[in-house]
Amino acid sequence: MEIQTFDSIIIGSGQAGNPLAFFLAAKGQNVALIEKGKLGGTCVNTGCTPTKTYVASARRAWEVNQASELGISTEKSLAVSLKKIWKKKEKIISSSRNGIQDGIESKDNITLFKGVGKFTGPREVAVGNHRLKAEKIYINVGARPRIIPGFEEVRFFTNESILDLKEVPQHLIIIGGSYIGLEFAQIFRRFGSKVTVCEKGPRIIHREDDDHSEMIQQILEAEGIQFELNANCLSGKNWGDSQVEVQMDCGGKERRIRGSHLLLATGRKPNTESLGLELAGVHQDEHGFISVDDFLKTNKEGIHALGDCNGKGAFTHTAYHDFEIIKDHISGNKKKKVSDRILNYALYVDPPFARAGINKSEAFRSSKKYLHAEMLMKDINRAKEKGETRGKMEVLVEKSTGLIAGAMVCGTGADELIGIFLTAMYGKINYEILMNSVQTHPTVSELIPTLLQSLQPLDV
Ligand SMILES: Cc1cc2nc3c(=O)[nH]c(=O)nc-3n(C[C@H](O)[C@H](O)[C@H](O)COP(=O)(O)OP(=O)(O)OC[C@H]3O[C@@H](n4cnc5c(N)ncnc54)[C@H](O)[C@@H]3O)c2cc1C
Ligand SMILES: NC(=O)c1ccc[n+]([C@@H]2O[C@H](COP(=O)([O-])OP(=O)(O)OC[C@H]3O[C@@H](n4cnc5c(N)ncnc54)[C@H](O)[C@@H]3O)[C@@H](O)[C@H]2O)c1
Repeated sequence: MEIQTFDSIIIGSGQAGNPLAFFLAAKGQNVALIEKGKLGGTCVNTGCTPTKTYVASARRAWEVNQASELGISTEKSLAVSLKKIWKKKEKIISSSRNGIQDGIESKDNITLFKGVGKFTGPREVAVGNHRLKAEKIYINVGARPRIIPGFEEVRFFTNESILDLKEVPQHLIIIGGSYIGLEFAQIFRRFGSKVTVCEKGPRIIHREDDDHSEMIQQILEAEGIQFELNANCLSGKNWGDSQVEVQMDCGGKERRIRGSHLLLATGRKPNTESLGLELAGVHQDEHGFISVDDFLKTNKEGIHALGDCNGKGAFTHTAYHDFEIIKDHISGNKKKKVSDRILNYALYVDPPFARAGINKSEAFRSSKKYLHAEMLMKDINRAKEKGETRGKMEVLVEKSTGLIAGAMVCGTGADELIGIFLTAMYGKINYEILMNSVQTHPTVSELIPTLLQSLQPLDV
């Protein structure tokens, strides 16, 4: 088999791989892009875009249900067509995929190989019958759902397959009370399903502060979502043609619940086992994440790993930033690095929960001293006017420097509002600058200065 030589090989058309392919091609490189599934990876096909499209439909259903609170009544009862929602989602994601496909086709110097890429040596990758060689190889293989043992024989869905349902489940059982589980829980509850979330830990979203776990659980319970906590799900079995049963260990007591559909939202695994990394001599950690330095270099010269598969981030914005780091390096600036990133993300339940930097638990564990302030959404006029008074806004300031160390916002517009704190954090500005700013009325953000005026030492 003849070896085809490229300047660069990219394995995986994800959130880092695609922009990198276009950047390298624009620099005049001859690029091989390998993709085993759909162009665009998780975010476009089975992650952010489709879920947030569903979140929007679920929100509209909720608004219709709540309309009377704002003095609006509707004659007809609510009808949800998952078929139509699915079609809308397909339209949006296929347009993104087509954009990538068109971009690739318009470049003579990007060759797309459809299939599974596998290293055959430090500079060589096989895909189907092709053997490719390059001095630079970029791995952007992402992650996939982690399937817990005991569920091999039962009909289950993952974040990928559940997005193909055309009928709303009658009773959806979700294993995993974290980001994926909770977003789907609210989506399907608002579409009309009965929803039970089973979480083996004592609280949901265990990476967040206790009070945030509790607050979001209460918000979701108020919409009718049921929670089974301390529920270690051990196995599942099919119950006839239309039911599934989950067996749980709840603090030593066995419990079984039955539903019509089962979603496993039990974490993600990097797609690294079948990459042949051992043939390239590339090191991984004990969880299968590819080990990289601050500039995304693996232990092998010329091989970099970007996105979810390097374990340095698990978000689209972190994968894209990985691309920015490589771009910065190739362009000769060599300034951008992973450790410059400030942790930030949003959990897209409604109201959303967004976070930047450290939370209270981390502040307590730190040797530094922090100031803290919080304000409830029910005390903010704009939230009252909107009829969306659930949630709160919190901020942490490092006492010795006056720099904002963290912010957590749960409430209307939190996913956008967090950007104000994040910008102040990246700008390393003293909190007083933000405290003395005049924000637009009437907004939730206009209360950020007032929030900062109420800073107090964080009590242990
Ligand atoms: C349900 C869900 C919702 C999410 N929501 C959000 C959100 O709201 N905001 C956010 O920031 N993040 C969200 N994420 C996370 C986000 O989707 C990922 O962090 C992001 O897609 C990671 O991008 P990536 O480039 O690392 O990999 P991916 O986008 O996963 O792309 C990797 C690509 O590599 C391909 N591949 C794998 N192995 C091989 C191989 N051997 N050969 C060839 N190709 C291969 C895969 O098929 C895939 O196309 C969500 C994830 C899920 C599952
Ligand atoms: N809005 C966003 O940015 C967003 C949304 C969804 C997903 N994501 C990404 O996807 C990643 C994965 O999310 P996730 O929610 O699947 O994983 P996760 O690792 O955050 O949570 C998995 C949950 O499943 C529970 N669990 C595991 N085994 C169990 C068992 N046997 N019985 C009961 N519970 C069990 C765990 O205790 C944990 O709470 C996130 O880290 C995030 O990066 C991001």
